[in-house]
Amino acid sequence: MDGVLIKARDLNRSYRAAREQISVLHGLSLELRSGEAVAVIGPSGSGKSTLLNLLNGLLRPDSGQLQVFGRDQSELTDADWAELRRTRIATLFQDGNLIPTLTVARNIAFRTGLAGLQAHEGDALLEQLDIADTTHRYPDQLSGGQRQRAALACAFAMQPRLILADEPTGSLDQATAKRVSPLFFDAIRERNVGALIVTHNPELARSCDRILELREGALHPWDSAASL
Ligand SMILES: Nc1ncnc2c1ncn2[C@@H]1O[C@H](COP(=O)(O)OP(=O)(O)OP(=O)(O)O)[C@@H](O)[C@H]1O
Repeated sequence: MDGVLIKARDLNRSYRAAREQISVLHGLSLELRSGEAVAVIGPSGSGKSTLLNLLNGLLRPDSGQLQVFGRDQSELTDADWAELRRTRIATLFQDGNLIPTLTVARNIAFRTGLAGLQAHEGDALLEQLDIADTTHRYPDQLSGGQRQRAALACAFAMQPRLILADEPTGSLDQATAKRVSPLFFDAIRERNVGALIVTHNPELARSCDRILELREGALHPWDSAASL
């Protein structure tokens, strides 16, 4: 598989609304490797969430080729995709996707258990993320920023091979985002995880190996000389 986690060629995806067909992605190509963090920027409505959901199997492309972990999406059943989301692909949505009826500690245990892991190695990460003293609390007893950091800890606890993140620092103030970003990238690089990160945060985007802009339905290399 030579470290290629995602290979997409000429992907197309549209939505059917009442009487119209909305073409969102057309001719989109992407390659993402292990240990690589790629930022995706693009205006509201350009299709960033649609792209993330194609890559985690919650949506299917209309046409084009998509391989994840060397397997062609056309051969993956819904059960195969569910298994990938349980064990290999962590998606971090803006709202944190924690289970509201479980404490932070139980959320983490649940994710590790789902992934079939015995013990989690998340304690150090919880310390580093400065939320070790919140693990007995429920998500609605946390601030937005704490919730987002807990969701990060959960995502890493399942030891994914691929992280798909939608604004992972969106709820953090500037100082906390500055402190959390390096932890995020250290964890990605130490564990050889591939990450696709949708973000409007210029600092986070610049910390990635590459920046791609989603424009007119496809991904384009961002001109590094241009300001974000
Ligand atoms: N289920 C749906 N039915 C019809 N149109 C949809 C649906 N989901 C998304 N769209 C449309 O597809 C386009 C892309 O939406 P998407 O959510 O992928 O964009 P985005 O770049 O993630 O936006 P934002 O930055 O605002 O979250 C938008 O025009 C949106 O209105």
